[in-house]
Amino acid sequence: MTTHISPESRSLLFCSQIRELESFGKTQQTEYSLMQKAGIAAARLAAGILQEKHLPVLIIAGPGNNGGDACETAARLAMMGWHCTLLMYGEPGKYSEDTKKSYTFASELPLTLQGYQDLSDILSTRWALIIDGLFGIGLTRDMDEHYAELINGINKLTVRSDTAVLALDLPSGINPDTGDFTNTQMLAIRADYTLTFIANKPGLHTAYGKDFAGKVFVDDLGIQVSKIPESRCLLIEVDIEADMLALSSLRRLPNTHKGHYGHVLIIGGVQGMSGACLLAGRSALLAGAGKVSIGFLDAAASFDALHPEIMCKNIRDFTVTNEVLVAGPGMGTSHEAKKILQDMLRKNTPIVIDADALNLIAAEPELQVVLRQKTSPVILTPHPLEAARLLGKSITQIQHDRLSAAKQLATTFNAIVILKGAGSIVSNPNGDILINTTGNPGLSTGGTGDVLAGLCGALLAQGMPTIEAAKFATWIHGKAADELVDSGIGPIGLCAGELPQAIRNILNRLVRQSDFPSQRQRPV
Ligand SMILES: NC(=O)C1=CN([C@@H]2O[C@H](COP(=O)(O)OP(=O)(O)OC[C@H]3O[C@@H](n4cnc5c(N)ncnc54)[C@H](OP(=O)(O)O)[C@@H]3O)[C@@H](O)[C@H]2O)[C@@H](O)CC1
Ligand SMILES: Nc1ncnc2c1ncn2[C@@H]1O[C@H](COP(=O)(O)OP(=O)(O)O)[C@@H](O)[C@H]1O
Ligand SMILES: [K+]
Repeated sequence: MTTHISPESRSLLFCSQIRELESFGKTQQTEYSLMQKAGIAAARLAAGILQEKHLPVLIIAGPGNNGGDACETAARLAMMGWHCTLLMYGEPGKYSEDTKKSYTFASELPLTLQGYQDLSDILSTRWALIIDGLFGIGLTRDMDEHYAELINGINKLTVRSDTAVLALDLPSGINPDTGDFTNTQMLAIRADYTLTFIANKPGLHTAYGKDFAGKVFVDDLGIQVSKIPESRCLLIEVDIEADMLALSSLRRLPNTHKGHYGHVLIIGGVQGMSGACLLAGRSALLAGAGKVSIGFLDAAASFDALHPEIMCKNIRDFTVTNEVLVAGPGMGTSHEAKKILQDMLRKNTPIVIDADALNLIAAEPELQVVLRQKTSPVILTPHPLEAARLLGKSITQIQHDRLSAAKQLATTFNAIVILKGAGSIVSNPNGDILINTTGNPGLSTGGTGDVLAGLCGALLAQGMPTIEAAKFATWIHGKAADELVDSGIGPIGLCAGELPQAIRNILNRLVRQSDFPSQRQRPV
């Protein structure tokens, strides 16, 4: 589901930073405690989701302060006239002071209190809304069978009914920093909405977190903005005003020619894999590159029947000068491929490295040395398996902490990295992180990565700075898939070859919307 975020909540904070803010917030004297503010905000959102009154709402309260948020939410909803059942999984005797207060407040109001012994009744009731206040950022270890039974029961109940689920702070079981499960049991409550407190969190936007959080809302609980630590982790949203400078590289002045928009050379396409190069080439062409060539490793297609504009040759017949290279689509991992890649890495031109070129680099320390020494722009576009090979890890290790993996790749290879997959991560070698907000599972089909690589090449060729090219390419690629799905093309059956036209529409719209002076001068 799409994430709805305000510009301020693009900043993503890690758990340690949230804890600092929480401690600071507690020292601020305000009419309401943080927990009360969380409960008020959650009750308002719940009422907005439900709209009709008098529907049964289940609120689950866990043993910690997330449970306190739940008690406070239940109390506020009960005061507003909702039929609330508060399912208690914590022991009030062990509660924090704030949670005790919220629990006492709730227990004095007309709502039904139940415990884990009532689970079978709970699971046979039809709820309009379930509010998950089981665990928040304090869950760090595996759960015992009571919790497992509850989470599995709730997920089974909601998957086959129209019950909505609102998670407080986090879907219980999801790691706020990484988006992986907090537990080896892979247990988490699947939510349709998450109201997260104090600040937005990376784990809600990538990996399993993206599946389990649903639509994300952020409430800062009124903690003074000046105290919010500067975040080195942001969500990618394209904002015409803020991105004006980067988008200005796409501007087309009247007195220009194709040479101003760069030449992209795609390198790959061994026998049986030439489609990958065609997809990358078509993507580069429709994304605005002045010229596009494909250098095939095996016998070259004489031309691309769909886009005869693309020049097709054998790679050995090319003299590379100042082209932007996109190496890897359908390249294979032969000795010949390695030699060509080594040659290309030595050129002082920008390069996008994808697919088999990444696999070759993973397998050949010599290529790694050449890559690290490059001074011209480099974008690496690994999917999790390619990232795993590059770092000598397993896919599970990569997906366990996608942000750290992207950062490690960027520092190790001194390159901009796009770690692909749901919630793609873009990192630079300084460890700054961007998480993409666009894209959908319609992209889980062969060839979409080739289209991304071609798009990166085209943006570099048009003069966009490397990090901006990686950011815009990732966002636009996902946005193109989202727009295709909105128009009924996908998610089922969306084809990689359909993306370039949607990408072209978006690029032209962005350029129009940013209303550059050169365009204002033109007669309409
Ligand atoms: N403080 C405030 O003012 C504010 C706090 N806020 C809210 O508080 C949340 C953080 O609260 P939290 O630190 O209490 O953590 P939480 O996620 O509720 O869980 C920890 C509890 O679970 C227990 N536990 C852990 N693992 C377990 C397991 N496997 N199986 C069983 N038990 C397990 C653990 O027990 P222990 O490890 O101590 O034995 C502890 O009791 C945060 O996400 C936000 O929602 C906001 O309202 C802002 C204001
Ligand atoms: N479930 C998903 N949600 C969002 N994006 C996805 C999803 N599945 C795949 N993608 C995107 O699709 C592209 C797939 O690239 P890749 O795995 O290299 O495919 P191929 O090698 O077939 O071209 C990446 O940009 C990735 O981020
Ligand atoms: K929760």
